[in-house]
Amino acid sequence: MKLDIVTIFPEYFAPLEISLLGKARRTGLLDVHVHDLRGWTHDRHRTVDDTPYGGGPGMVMKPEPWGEALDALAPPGAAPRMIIPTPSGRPFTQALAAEYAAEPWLLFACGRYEGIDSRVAEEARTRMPVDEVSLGDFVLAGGEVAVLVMVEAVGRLLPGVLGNADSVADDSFAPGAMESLLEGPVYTKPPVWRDRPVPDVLLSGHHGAIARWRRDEALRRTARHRPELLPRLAAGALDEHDRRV
Ligand SMILES: CN1CCCC[C@@H]1Cn1ccc2ccc(-c3n[nH]c(N)c3C#N)cc21
Repeated sequence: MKLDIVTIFPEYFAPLEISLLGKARRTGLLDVHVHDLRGWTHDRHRTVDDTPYGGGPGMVMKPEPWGEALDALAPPGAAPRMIIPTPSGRPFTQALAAEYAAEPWLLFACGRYEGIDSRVAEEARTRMPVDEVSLGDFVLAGGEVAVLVMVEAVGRLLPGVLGNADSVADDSFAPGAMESLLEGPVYTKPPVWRDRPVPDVLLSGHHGAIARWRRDEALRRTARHRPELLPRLAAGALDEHDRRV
């Protein structure tokens, strides 16, 4: 997979050199290119922003540098899927991460200030798919951190990036029987720590009992932290066992 990232803060993406994604880059699974938007400015101050039409606070990112960047990175005949992080976007979910992981080429546009002139996305849509995506109902200062999150969520789904393929299948929100459940608690050695024992069932070696316990704990945690993920719980559609959790 090829990833282009356009930003005025390229140094934000130094973390992509380390850990799993760093290894994916070194082994060729990920081909990541970070571009400084100011490379497509032509004035002495390398200006990327200006005051908003119609007034209001802050500054807006000028369309010209973005237009030239997209012309250079995605010339006619070559079309990445463009992803623009914005608080007003569609929610970024595990399902969307999986969709992106199947794409051969993604181009992330990191906005700053009050955002990117809206004509940039409008013009880009004439030649490539453009998604405006939000990480959640909170406000960041720019798109860079959102892109780091998305690149990690997508990169870890690529075959060969994670050592243990099973850990993707067990993810919260991954398709399958536990799809809408949160992960339950996890434990490792020692068996007792500060007088706190690991639950006996996990030491029992009874795989069926362990699987049932894990589902019960996932149901309990989901009902506590994200009841909206369990509409069936409210509708009473869960079976007798699940209800006893
Ligand atoms: C604060 N400032 C004025 C109000 C509008 C946003 C702006 C800051 N800002 C500029 C570019 C940009 C991109 C993403 C996000 C963002 N915030 N929260 C999310 N879930 C985000 C995503 N994904 C914020 C951004």
